[in-house]
Amino acid sequence: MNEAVIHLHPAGPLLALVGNPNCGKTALFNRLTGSRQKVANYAGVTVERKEGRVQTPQGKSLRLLDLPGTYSLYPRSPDERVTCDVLAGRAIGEKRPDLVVCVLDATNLRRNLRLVLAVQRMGLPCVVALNMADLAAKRGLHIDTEKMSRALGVPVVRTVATKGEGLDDLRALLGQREDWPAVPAQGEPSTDPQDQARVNALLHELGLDQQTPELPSDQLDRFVLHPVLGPVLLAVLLFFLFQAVFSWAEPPKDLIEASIAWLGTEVGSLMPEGWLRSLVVDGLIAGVGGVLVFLPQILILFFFILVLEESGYLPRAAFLLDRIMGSVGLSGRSFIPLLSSFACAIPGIMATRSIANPRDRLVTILIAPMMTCSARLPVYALLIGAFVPQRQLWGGIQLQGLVLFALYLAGIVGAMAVAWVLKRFTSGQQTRPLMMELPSYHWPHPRNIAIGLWQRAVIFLRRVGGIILVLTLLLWLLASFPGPPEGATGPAIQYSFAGMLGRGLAVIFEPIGFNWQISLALVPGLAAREIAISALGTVYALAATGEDTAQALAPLIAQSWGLPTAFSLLAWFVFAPQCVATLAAVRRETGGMKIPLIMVGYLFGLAYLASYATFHISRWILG
Ligand SMILES: Nc1nc2c(ncn2[C@@H]2O[C@H](COP(=O)(O)OP(=O)(O)OP(=O)(O)O)[C@@H](O)[C@H]2O)c(=O)[nH]1
Ligand SMILES: [Mg+2]
Repeated sequence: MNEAVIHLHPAGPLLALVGNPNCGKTALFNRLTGSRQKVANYAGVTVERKEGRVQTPQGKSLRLLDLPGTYSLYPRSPDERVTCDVLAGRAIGEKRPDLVVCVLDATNLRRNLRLVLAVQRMGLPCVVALNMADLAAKRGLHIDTEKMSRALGVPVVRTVATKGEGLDDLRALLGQREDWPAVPAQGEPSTDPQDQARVNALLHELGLDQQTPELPSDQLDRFVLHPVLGPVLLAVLLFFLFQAVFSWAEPPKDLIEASIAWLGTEVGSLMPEGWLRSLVVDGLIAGVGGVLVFLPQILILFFFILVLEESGYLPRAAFLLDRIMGSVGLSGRSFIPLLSSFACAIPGIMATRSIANPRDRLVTILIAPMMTCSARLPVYALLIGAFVPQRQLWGGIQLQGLVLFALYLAGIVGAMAVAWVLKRFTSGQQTRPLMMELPSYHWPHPRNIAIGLWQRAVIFLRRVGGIILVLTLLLWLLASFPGPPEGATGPAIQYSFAGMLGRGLAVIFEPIGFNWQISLALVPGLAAREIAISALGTVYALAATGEDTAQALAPLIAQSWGLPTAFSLLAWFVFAPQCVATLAAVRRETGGMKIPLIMVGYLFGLAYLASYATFHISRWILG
């Protein structure tokens, strides 16, 4: 079919999904539009509006918006404001929605229904998707959708977003514009108590106003949220996670390592001696291959994060840590953004939009980069693999996993300390007690976990094949030219641009124990932390003479660095703001250069201090 007209402004009706946090809007959106937006079992996952298209059985294609969840239409945090602005028609470049799809969590109608009334009061026509119908049925709640539809004066469709139930009915309803309810008259502005009274009357009419029985989730929570057992469980879970990152990854890691080494030797023997061989073997295979080795460890880490996210455990962890966070002046609200930062600081910084208090939000943004993002994992894993012996401690605990755990902990403790200091120097209202909802537990869907892991693998491989590849090749270029002068004795890299740059930087980094190779690797590492590894791989491959070029990086650095240098570099990576993309995100979120500059300054300062102390203390201890 040929498109004769190009629409600059998307025509046709605009639909918006609106509902309380965690009621399944994004799950529904993904099903309806075929998108893959993030779904997780806690409130505040979606913080931006996302757009997609729904195909209706009538053959129409409608625009659909997924919005952040909100409890009311009086916004309290930046993410809720997004939703309110869209509904009021205040969003820039967007018309007011023609139809609101109110998504309700059928297990909590008392709270969810209020939003339907609020939407109607804004004069927006709406239809209701009664989602989580499976959970409601499991709890013995029988909801008469006909009756509910009559009482509300709008169509009601029963849905189970995770299984796709009821979606055909919903699609059919959306495609039938004649069936959309008329724009409700904007009556007297009613008050919240009035709305609540109406909701209560409605629930009574539907026979749903009796007490709900205690749920399995509540029983489990008596253990999970127990003041003593709860934190113990959390510690055990995290501990197990870091152990697994090392012990489970061993076989696939060895396999990838061996394949890369084999490839290096094969390709090296096939190609004639010369710059092209050096580019492929020293630049491409030694550099980029060195990063690829860490894919299994990244996937194991994300496997755990995804399972925790889907199960509904995360907000409980936030609840448990609320007291600790409170003592440094942060609310439990900061927990989810900080936790997301373990994947990458950028989504973490975006997730701070769900924090209502501006001061808390700023402090959370400032400390988010100290949470150990997944780009640091390869660096840690390389250094631990090279320097920490594979020893079993008591109870089968692996020393390597323990060190990794300590590094993650160092970032967290550092972040809490900074938050505490910032609290003393900034004024702000008292942090309010955490009002966070605890969703019911779900079994994680294997399919969702698989999709999540796949997405992570793609992100990592894109980085490896994109920015890491490009910068590694650039470094190879700088490290290979200009060639050595006549009669030179040392490896060629010493006379190259990179060699000069590295030696210049080494002046700054010598006091913290870095040699010129490390100093040089830190420069491209600013673009993405893992590049430090590929850069070291390339630099060492080029600096090596003769036979040992195809050697793996870990034993090479184990031979040439002292333990204090390795520890110092680890400390550097805990704190240093080695990521330009994060700074760009901070600039976007805070609307200026001031905060990113403060962040770079204090993090570099902290990194230098930490490395300096680590280097000298460990040198002193090790004699
Ligand atoms: N059992 C069941 N689970 C569901 C259903 N719909 C969504 N879920 C799960 O509920 C959780 C929340 O889903 P999301 O789609 O992220 O919720 P949301 O409304 O977009 O949440 P926010 O973006 O935080 O406002 C996820 O764990 C989903 O897998 C459903 O109909 N039945
Ligand atoms: Mg969502």
